[in-house]
Amino acid sequence: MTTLFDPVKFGDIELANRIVMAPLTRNRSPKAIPNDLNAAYYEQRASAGLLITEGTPVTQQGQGYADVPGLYLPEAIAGWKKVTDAVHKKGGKIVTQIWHVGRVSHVSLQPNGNAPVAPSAIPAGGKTYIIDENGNGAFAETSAPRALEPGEIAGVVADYAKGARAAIDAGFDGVEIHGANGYLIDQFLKDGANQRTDEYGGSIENRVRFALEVVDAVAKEIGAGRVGIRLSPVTPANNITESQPQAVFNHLVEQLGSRNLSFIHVVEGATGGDRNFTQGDKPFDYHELKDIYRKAGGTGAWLVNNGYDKETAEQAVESGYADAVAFGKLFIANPDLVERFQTNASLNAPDNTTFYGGGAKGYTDYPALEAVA
Ligand SMILES: C=C(C(=O)O)c1ccccc1
Repeated sequence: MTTLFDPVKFGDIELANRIVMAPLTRNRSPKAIPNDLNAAYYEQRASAGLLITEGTPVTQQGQGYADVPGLYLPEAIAGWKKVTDAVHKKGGKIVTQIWHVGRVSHVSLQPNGNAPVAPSAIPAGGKTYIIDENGNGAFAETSAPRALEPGEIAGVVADYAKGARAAIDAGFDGVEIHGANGYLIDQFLKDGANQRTDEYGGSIENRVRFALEVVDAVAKEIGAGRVGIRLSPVTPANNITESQPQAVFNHLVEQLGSRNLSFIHVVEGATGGDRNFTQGDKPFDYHELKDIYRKAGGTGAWLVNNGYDKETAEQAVESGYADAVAFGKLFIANPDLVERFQTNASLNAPDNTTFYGGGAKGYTDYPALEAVA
């Protein structure tokens, strides 16, 4: 019987166990450059089967929050090298989540103070995190986006491929394409944000086109066996909505089935919230989604996330439904989560007042077991 502690292959990436660190934005990379503190944070968690870094914008246009690390400055690549070297020295495996926020941004973060871009000129609403004129972190309403011109889309697709190449140059074992949580790819997928009338909008086939073009460009650049994608069929994150999520995502994974990807990462329910949250006219069937992917020839690992604990994660893997499980908050507070699961040790509780921004407090100061012994 397969357990969480058995090795598993994510395409070309071999994991020592099936306990994955989920991507977690922490806003601790001023000027979008990864730093020594970031390296220490990921190194502490290197015993995970796989680390997926926080979202990493592929361009400044794709940046939506202050102090998140990017992949578009030479200094950032050097900074990420510190991270990947530190993790690899501990025998860990790490991929970065390549990201374009689309409409979830603010003009102060955009090149030349431009409007953010999106499939359609429909504001996200909600707030983002910026550095104000006094140099202080502050929350601000997201800025109204403009619709991408048809002639611009190929360039944005190419930006993801360039970001993936930069990730490999920085020493990552691969990338996760951020296709979830109401960001650009999710905005194209879902009818609440995509009301285009060209080949990227309207029908489900048209609305998945951008996601597939990004997947194909990234896979061509670095090899499909090093490419995963994160999806969140029914999340309400960033006010994203879809009237027929099952139909959209069944079609998407059916198309992904022939692309030999490393892994498919699925957020079940509302990201960081209610696992039973759903959109559309019926509860979302995640087992159906996986079955369609496999029937379409999909061999990528099936990675599940959102609200799992050790017991439910063990059930998901032992049943054969999931190949691995991603943990967010538990990895924030427990750098040695794998050992704690293996030894049934108690778990540190995460402090949500230090999730975003700041320094070592609530970031690299959570104690490991040996520190407590
Ligand atoms: C990258 C994020 C996501 O995927 O939701 C994110 C961004 C800001 C805060 C929390 C999470």
